[in-house]
Amino acid sequence: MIEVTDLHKEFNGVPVLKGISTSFEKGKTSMIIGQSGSGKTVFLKCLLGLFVPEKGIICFDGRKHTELSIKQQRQLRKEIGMVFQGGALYDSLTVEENIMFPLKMFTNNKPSEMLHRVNAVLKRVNLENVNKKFPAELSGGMQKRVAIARAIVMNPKYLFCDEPNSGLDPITATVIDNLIQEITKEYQMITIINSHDMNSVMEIGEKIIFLKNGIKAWEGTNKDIFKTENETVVDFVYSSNLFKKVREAYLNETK
Ligand SMILES: Nc1ncnc2c1ncn2[C@@H]1O[C@H](COP(=O)(O)OP(=O)(O)OP(=O)(O)O)[C@@H](O)[C@H]1O
Repeated sequence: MIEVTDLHKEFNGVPVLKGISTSFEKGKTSMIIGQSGSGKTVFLKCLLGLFVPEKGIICFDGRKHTELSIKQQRQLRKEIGMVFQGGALYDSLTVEENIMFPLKMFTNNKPSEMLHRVNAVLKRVNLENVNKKFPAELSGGMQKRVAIARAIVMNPKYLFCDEPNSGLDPITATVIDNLIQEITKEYQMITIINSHDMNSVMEIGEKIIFLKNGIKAWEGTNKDIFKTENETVVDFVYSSNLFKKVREAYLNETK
């Protein structure tokens, strides 16, 4: 479990995260939602160790981030897979080299072992025969799969994804969502996804955290979100007519 307690982060005296407390469970896809600028990326970067919070505790399966030695921090970093916004693949490296990158950096595995692992994760994300291709030769959805394959190549305990669906058509976005959820269950990872995509939230948001101006304004599941009367959540999530209608239909069905 990842437990976050009273997390505060500010930049040049301007508070961005204002005392967030929550927790994330193994085998579940949790989603952070909220308007642009609400603090989602900063929150994820605090968890990743890229930003140091001014106050608060982040505890990874009993390991408090404030109490870890440099060696333990490095170990923890190895246990986190990250899918960056836009994929963040290295354009000048092939698919195989991109996915092998963390293995070369963090392990002393033999090249044949590394290649075996690369092929295994490529197969898992349903990509084959693309080892020697460069990212620019792949579609957006394929690039996202490569980014996911790279994120899971070290067999992580924790998977963080920043807008994994950005730039994808709705069908490909759903395929990527389902892939992330399946892998989360299979590897029993703690998966946290920043998202703007309400389809994803409804589809795979086993836990949803709604941030507003750096405060946790609401927390619940994708079932709860249909029923909530919380005005800020309703205004944000149901700003589109389509989702309003879906919600009305759901509420009528469950009356
Ligand atoms: N390195 C930084 N230095 C100063 N301010 C920052 C830094 N990173 C983020 N911020 C500020 O923190 C606030 C929250 O930003 P953040 O990127 O977390 O928002 P977000 O919810 O992820 O938005 P989006 O949905 O647009 O990605 C913004 O006001 C942003 O300007």
